[in-house]
Order: sequence, then structure tokens, then C-alpha cells
Amino acid sequence: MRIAVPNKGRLHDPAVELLERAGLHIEGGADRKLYADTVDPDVSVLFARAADIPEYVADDAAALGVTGLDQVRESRVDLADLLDLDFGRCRLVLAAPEDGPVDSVDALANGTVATEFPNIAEDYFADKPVSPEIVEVSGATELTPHVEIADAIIDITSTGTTLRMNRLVVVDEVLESSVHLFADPNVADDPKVRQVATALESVLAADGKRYLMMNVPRDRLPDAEDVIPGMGGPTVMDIDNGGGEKVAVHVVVDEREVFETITRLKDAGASDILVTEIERLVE
Ligand SMILES: Nc1ncnc2c1ncn2[C@@H]1O[C@H](COP(=O)(O)OP(=O)(O)OP(=O)(O)O)[C@@H](O)[C@H]1O
Ligand SMILES: O=P(O)(O)OC[C@H]1O[C@H](OP(=O)(O)OP(=O)(O)O)[C@H](O)[C@@H]1O
Ligand SMILES: [Mg+2]
Repeated sequence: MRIAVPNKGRLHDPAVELLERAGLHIEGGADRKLYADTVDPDVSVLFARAADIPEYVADDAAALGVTGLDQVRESRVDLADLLDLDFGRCRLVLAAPEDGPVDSVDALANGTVATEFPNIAEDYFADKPVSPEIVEVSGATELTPHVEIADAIIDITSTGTTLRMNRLVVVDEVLESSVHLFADPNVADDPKVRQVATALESVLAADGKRYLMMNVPRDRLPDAEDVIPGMGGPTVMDIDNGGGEKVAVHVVVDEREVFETITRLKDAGASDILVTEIERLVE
């Protein structure tokens, strides 16, 4: 089974890192390759442009694809959306010069909109009362309103820096995007596809979580349990050589809650508190 992954650009490194963390180690590294095996003999990786990945998955060149939701919308292929992988987060927006006449969608009645995403633009205007001319460009879209090529643009923004630098302001939001795991709808329920999706999901589930281990006097256990914000109940175990007066308590907590939880656990009589990272969490 093949997974299509961005070959370069900002999505490449986080995509490869996620596969590695999920246990799908890429043999020989991912640099400048078109194709690679993984430690799993049934799973290989195809490196392709983020924009081409939807087609590759739709055409069966790969069963799975890791790419931006924007790319899938733009390509208009019908894929199963298995998982939000929580990186490459950005917004596609309609934007126009800050001191210009376009302050709403309606102001574009006879206008021109430049974009790298002509299909998304067309779909966006399909249910609007105006239908401006769409001009496809292949980059530096933010420049076009300043050289009389367009009145507005539909482009990606994340920090907003590029828009600001080009004195453009957001007129409307078109699409929220992030990188997802997509599958060919015909194989979305295939056991191997499910296995890979679960492995990636387990990495995301472990993100920002910590594993706490501690000893607690048996008679203080209720106090300790009261201050534990963990998911589900804690795991409580007898300690073999503890003479019965202490128990071991293990729990998963959000990393933001670790500091306060430790302070409160100590007040509840806990000792020998260990905090460790979690690689994967299969729920
Ligand atoms: N500024 C951004 N912040 C977050 N995600 C982004 C940003 N720009 C693009 N993306 C996401 O990354 C995808 C790929 O973007 P793009 O094709 O521009 O590649 P790139 O990583 O910018 O490399 P290059 O433009 O140099 O080829 C986009 O479709 C979008 O999903
Ligand atoms: O809101 P910001 O944080 O400024 O990000 C938005 C910019 O990021 C992307 O460009 P990229 O850096 O990928 O350059 P590119 O035009 O070469 O693709 C996108 O096309 C925007 O221009
Ligand atoms: Mg780019």
C-alpha cells in the first residue's frame, strides 16, 4: 500500500516526522526521493507535490494521501477524509487593498480576482450574487492588486504577515484548511488503511499529553484521585515490597496541567512523582 506525501515545501518535514512517530520509519531517509520503503513491508511512500497528491489518490497511484484540504478542494476529486493531522493550518481568504474600493464581496460585481485556486474561487462565487472574472496565477498573488491585474485575491494566509506587507485586508473567509489524511473511497475501510490511520491518530492523541507515575499512601488515595484531572480514572497498582501502605498510581494528563497537578498531588501525600512523554496513545 502506498502513501503519497509532499516531496518538499513546508508540508514535507512535518508529514515525514508524523509517519516516523507513528512507527512508519522511512528506509534510507526521505531526502530528495520520489519513492521509499518503510519498515512495514506492506507500506511504501510516494513523494509528490502537495497539489498533485489528490489526483494520485483518486487515480489509485496511492491508497492514502497526506496533503492540505485546500488542495483536495481545488482538485475537486472525491476522497474519504480520514483524519485532521493538525499541521499546515491556514485560511484561504478573499482580500483586497486596504484603502481601495473593495470592502465587501458585492463590490466585486464587475471585478477581477487573482488566485492560485481558480476552482475554489469559482465554487466560492457560485453562491454569491456577483461573479467576477477569475484570473489564475502561479504565485506572488498578493502583488496582483497593485499592478492592475486584479481588484482582489483569494489566497492563503496564516500569520497575516504577507497580507499586511502588501497592504491587503481580509474581505471574507473562503476556506479553513489544514493537512488531512485522505484515502481513495474504495479502500477507506481496508484493514491496512485503518491500521495506518489508527497509528497516525495515536501520535496526535499523545501530543501535549504526559504520563505521571507516583506512589501514594493507600489511605490518601481518595485525596490524590480528587486532584487528578486525567483522562478516565487513574491506574492504581499494589507495590510488591511496599508492605501494603503505598500504592503506585499512573495517569495521563494534559501537559498544561502537569505543573499544578504535581503541586496538588504532593499536598495529597504523593511521592516519587515521575513525568514522562508519551509516544502514542491508542484509545
Ligand atoms: N503560510 C502557510 N501556513 C500554513 N500552511 C500553509 C501556508 N502556505 C501554504 N500552506 C499549506 O501548504 C500547502 C502547500 O503549499 P505550497 O504548495 O505553497 O507549498 P510550500 O510548502 O509553500 O512550498 P513552495 O511554495 O515553496 O513550493 C498549501 O496548499 C496549504 O495547505
Ligand atoms: O500569513 P502568512 O504567514 O504571511 O503566510 C501566507 C503566505 O504563505 C504562503 O506563501 P509561501 O511562504 O508558501 O510562499 P510561496 O508564495 O512561494 O508559496 C502563502 O501563499 C502566502 O503568501
Ligand atoms: Mg507556498
